Amino acid sequence: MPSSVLSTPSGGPVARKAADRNDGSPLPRGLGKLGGLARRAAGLLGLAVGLGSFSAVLLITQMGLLARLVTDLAFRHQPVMQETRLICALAACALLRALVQTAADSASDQAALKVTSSLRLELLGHLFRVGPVGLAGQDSGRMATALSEGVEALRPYLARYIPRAAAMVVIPLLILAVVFRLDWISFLTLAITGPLIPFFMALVGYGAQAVMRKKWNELLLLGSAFLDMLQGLTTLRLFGEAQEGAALVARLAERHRSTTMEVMRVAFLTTAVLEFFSSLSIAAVAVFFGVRLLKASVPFETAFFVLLLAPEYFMPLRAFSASYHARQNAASAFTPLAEMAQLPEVRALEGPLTSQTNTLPVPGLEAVLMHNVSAGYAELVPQEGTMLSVPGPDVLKSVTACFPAASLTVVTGRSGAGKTTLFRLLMGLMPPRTGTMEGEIDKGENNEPGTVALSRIPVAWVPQSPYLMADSIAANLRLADPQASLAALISVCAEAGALAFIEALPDGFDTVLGERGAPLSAGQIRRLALARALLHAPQLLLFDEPTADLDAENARQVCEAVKHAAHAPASPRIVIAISHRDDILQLADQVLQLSDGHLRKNDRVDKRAAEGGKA
Ligand SMILES: Nc1ncnc2c1ncn2[C@@H]1O[C@H](COP(=O)(O)OP(=O)(O)OP(=O)(O)O)[C@@H](O)[C@H]1O
Repeated sequence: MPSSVLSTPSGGPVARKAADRNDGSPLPRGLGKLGGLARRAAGLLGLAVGLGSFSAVLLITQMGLLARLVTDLAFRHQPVMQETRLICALAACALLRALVQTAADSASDQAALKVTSSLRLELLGHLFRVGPVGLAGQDSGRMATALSEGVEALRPYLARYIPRAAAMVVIPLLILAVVFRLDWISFLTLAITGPLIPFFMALVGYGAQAVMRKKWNELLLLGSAFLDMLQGLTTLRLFGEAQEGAALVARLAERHRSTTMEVMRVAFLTTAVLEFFSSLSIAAVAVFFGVRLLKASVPFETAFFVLLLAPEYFMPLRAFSASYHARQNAASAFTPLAEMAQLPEVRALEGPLTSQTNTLPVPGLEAVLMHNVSAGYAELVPQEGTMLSVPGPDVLKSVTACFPAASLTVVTGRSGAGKTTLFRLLMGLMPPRTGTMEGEIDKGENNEPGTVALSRIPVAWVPQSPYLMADSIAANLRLADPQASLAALISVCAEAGALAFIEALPDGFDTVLGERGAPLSAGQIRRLALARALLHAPQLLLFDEPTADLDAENARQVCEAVKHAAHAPASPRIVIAISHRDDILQLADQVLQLSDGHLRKNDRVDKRAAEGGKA
């Protein structure tokens, strides 16, 4: 069974926010196309484009005023004092344009922030609904890189590329309209050379997309290999493969570096193409004017105004080109995010899923009953070029069982028999395909026994390798109940047999643990995990191989804690443990054997346990 957190509310603040925000409503089927993201902040992006267009009008006015001022001063020999109004208008125009442009940039930045943060929350919420069962086969390193760097890569696309793509159309058209009224030769020069730039850029950009995709794939591979190496460091060291692991990460990093350089080369090439054509075009406009000015066939003010506008005509194209690689980067980063959004939710595939969020005890709970329960997993099968998710074979077949309160049930079975699947059903992490699971309650002397939904029963799980955060012992315990007092912590630790070793530590409950619970021993970690589970006040308590890998003394203490958890007079619980070890089997009130998908009473083991002197 994979290690995991308890089925108590946990995860970081962002994860919790994602879970809260997502009240079960699924993402719109997939994420759609990259361009569709802009619709999520259409208002702000529309404002940015509107302000950008207004800024273009101001720019043209500013250039017109400048041309008039220079002509007045240089050719009409007007005194500067007479030009005060023109100078003030010019300054006001420049100032207003700066303000408008800043507001446009700020609106597009906010739009990008809004889209990326909502997208990240939605994807996290979606992963919550896919759940541990659906995520079991996923590459966590790849997902972490996609969610962090991938989402971040969308920001320049939204904040810069989209407004600049709009500006690339609006500003040149406005300038062309003005130039058309002033000088048709310049109009033709600009109108012919302008479209050449996007055309050549598209040619260069076609190859760039492939390089960009390669860069992203390499980054995802690097993130995944790095996380794998960190997680498997002990194994790698034991097999003397740590150096090889480090060398692999170094090789992947080098490959990523060289592809990034390739991307840079393409970016420089794009800029060079742009600069070449825009310079050529501006030079052509200047030469045509020069010739006509010599012949005095065109007024200076007109020539100067058009010459001032010519570089501005190409400026949006330049800005667009600079942000074009942001679009390609975003397109590549978007692919793994879209794949993540397509991960099927367990609920969507298999039917309604119970949610284990209840912490209030169910009065009079007598047992948990399973009746004709079948369960299995989805399988991916190739169909028409895509992978289709279909229900796989049943892992559990018509399982009927009773798990009574104030007793310990031990489930045995060979590896792959479906023991973890049984626990996942009991924890509400996956729904049964058929059958019912419910709690049986005693309604008092005069009433018939009633039933209660399984989701109403507070449940906790102590996995084989419990997850502990790099934080204090108290903080780790309070994962199960953030409001728990110190007295409550002491009480559950005493019940779990963890109090003695915690109090022996110099900082007691404030002792800060390292990742995976260092410096505690495996037995101490398991007792701490049991204490945390007890703090959740569970009526259904699940143990996965509680004494596996423990020495005799630690195993004895854990057995004591398991026995106490089942038979504590104050709070009798339904305790179920997966185990093959004699120490736990001897404590069992009933032993169930799982084989071929069926759960049967194992009287042979029961008898042996009884002979072994069940406590
Ligand atoms: N997330 C999953 N997706 C698809 N199949 C799964 C998944 N988890 C388990 N299975 C399959 O279900 C079957 C039962 O697995 P399960 O983990 O429940 O067995 P188990 O008895 O707990 O094994 P072990 O003792 O080795 O942990 C196996 O064939 C396994 O391959």
